[in-house]
Amino acid sequence: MGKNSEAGTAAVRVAGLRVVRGGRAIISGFDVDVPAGSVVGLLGPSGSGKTTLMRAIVGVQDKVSGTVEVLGEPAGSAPLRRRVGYVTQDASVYADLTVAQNLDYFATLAGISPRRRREAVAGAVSTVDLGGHEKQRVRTLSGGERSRVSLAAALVGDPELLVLDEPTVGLDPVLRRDLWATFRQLAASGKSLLVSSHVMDEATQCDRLLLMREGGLVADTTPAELLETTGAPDAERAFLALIEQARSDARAGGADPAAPASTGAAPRTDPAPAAVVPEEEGPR
Ligand SMILES: Nc1ncnc2c1ncn2[C@@H]1O[C@H](COP(=O)(O)OP(=O)(O)OP(=O)(O)O)[C@@H](O)[C@H]1O
Repeated sequence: MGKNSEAGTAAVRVAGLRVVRGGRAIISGFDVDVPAGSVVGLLGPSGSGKTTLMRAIVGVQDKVSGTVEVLGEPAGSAPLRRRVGYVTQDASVYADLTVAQNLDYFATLAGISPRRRREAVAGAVSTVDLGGHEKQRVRTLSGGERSRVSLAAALVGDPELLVLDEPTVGLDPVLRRDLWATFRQLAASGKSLLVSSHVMDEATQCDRLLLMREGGLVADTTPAELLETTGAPDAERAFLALIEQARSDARAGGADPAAPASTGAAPRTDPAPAAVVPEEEGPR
């Protein structure tokens, strides 16, 4: 089993990805690499396919074809269960259990030995800054606290890849800043993070940015490149400029909405890995 935690290698390789939902191709001809040991931001208008891409990467999406390789293994395969943490937009913890009980449960699922579990739970609580809430039932927590319990549940197994779907929604600016500092620390310790967001100032904290529109990749770039190539004064206006450009390219005809724009976009040059995720009818 290949472990791809060194910087410079790909934590995720996606090639020729196509995903059908509700009888419609939501993602079509999508190619991208997520480098290991970095924070990659996944940005795009509502409905552009960010969650669908993340679901394909963690292996819970059906009707997926093409190649999705995660940490050297086919997406969703058994060896990845403990190596990938996924936080959805919906609360994924048990409301009638306390914070500590939830985390203990997720630590057990992650295969952490009873001897190490207490330490793992304490570490996750501290990472998301929920000290003092350990014995509180999740149903009595605030919305922001609840979403941090979900994040802690994903962290408690110490996964190599974290896939986080809009983890900062509903958090105040101080918590958002602290959470992004945590993401940076996790990447510095060798973890790979794919984080979707609507908040453009968060984009500047990423090592790389993937901009999606209508199920295609508009740009695979860095925050600095994004500003430089668009000439925009901030990430929000740069993003809008790229989306507008992609729209007018599509209107002009002939443009493949799934093809990255030349502005800061890095086309893939490496050969596609061999693992192929077959189309499936049910969630894995
Ligand atoms: N089960 C489904 N059946 C049919 N269409 C679906 C289904 N799930 C998602 N879609 C459609 O797929 C598209 C992409 O949805 P997705 O949730 O991936 O977008 P997103 O970029 O994550 O959006 P948001 O930022 O609003 O969360 C949307 O047009 C959505 O309506």
